[in-house]
Amino acid sequence: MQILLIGCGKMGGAMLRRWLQSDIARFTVASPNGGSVPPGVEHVRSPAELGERLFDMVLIAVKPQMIDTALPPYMPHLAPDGCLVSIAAGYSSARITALIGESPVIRLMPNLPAMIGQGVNGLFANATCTTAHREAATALASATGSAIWVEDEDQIDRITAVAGSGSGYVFEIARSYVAAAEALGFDTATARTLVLDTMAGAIEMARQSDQSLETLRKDVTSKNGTTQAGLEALMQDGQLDTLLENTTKAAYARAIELR
Ligand SMILES: NC(=O)C1=CN([C@@H]2O[C@H](COP(=O)(O)OP(=O)(O)OC[C@H]3O[C@@H](n4cnc5c(N)ncnc54)[C@H](OP(=O)(O)O)[C@@H]3O)[C@@H](O)[C@H]2O)C=CC1
Ligand SMILES: O=C(O)[C@@H]1CCC=N1
Repeated sequence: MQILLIGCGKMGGAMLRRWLQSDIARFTVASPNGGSVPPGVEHVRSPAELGERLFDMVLIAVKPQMIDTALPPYMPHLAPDGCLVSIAAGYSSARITALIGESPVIRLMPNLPAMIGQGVNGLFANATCTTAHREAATALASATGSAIWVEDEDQIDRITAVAGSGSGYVFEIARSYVAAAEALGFDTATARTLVLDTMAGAIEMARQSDQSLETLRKDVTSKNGTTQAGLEALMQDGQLDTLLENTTKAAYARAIELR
């Protein structure tokens, strides 16, 4: 399979690096500067450099605000039986077909841990997509992590709010937690190790467990012990629940604005 990747920044580049570890497809990157195109990958700066070449898939990985200008010039290079895949937040499949004409469109919402094969991918295909298009997209997504197909496109914007943006929330929560460890007197490197190893261990334990998260939390919490004291501060007045609910709702609202 030949794939034209338009845009190779933080997200497109992370996925490409993962894909290059297998023989999943051959890639050509199209972008104006090409600063982060991995060595050995063909790079073009304009459609003219592609001549008459056709690709089985065109994968658009630019900011949603750039799609209107970046995508149409490359569409003549999509093979007649190929499909367009977009990883952009919000920008709907209907808006894409309004821009490029009726064609098979898949929205794939990844997240940054795709870089290490631990991404989460939401997938939606419009009615024009074939089984072969869906299978190709599943293979690409699965090479970077998990793949969850949805039949209602709105679910992609909800997945964006939870998982697509979610690694950003996790990094910020970890940053704040590290700062709290530093405030208890640890140097930055030790605080980072303590926090990230604690988070990774707890999350991996939860993944391997069939217990509820609440049960696991209770397993750590001795009556009148240290965890209870800490959790009373963390959970006071339901502020943590409110904060995280507001966080995901704000991201979902922004995805709707970007449709
Ligand atoms: N970052 C993330 O965690 C996630 C991002 N996404 C989505 O991925 C998309 C890309 O985001 P991200 O990687 O963070 O953004 P970046 O800014 O890191 O990358 C954008 C890329 O677009 C390229 N580009 C800009 N203009 C054009 C153009 N006219 N033609 C071709 N390429 C162009 C840039 O090329 P050059 O480098 O040559 O200037 C760059 O490679 C967005 O739509 C976002 O919603 C989805 C999930 C997670
Ligand atoms: O912040 C954004 O809009 C993109 C989409 C999900 C993660 N980054």
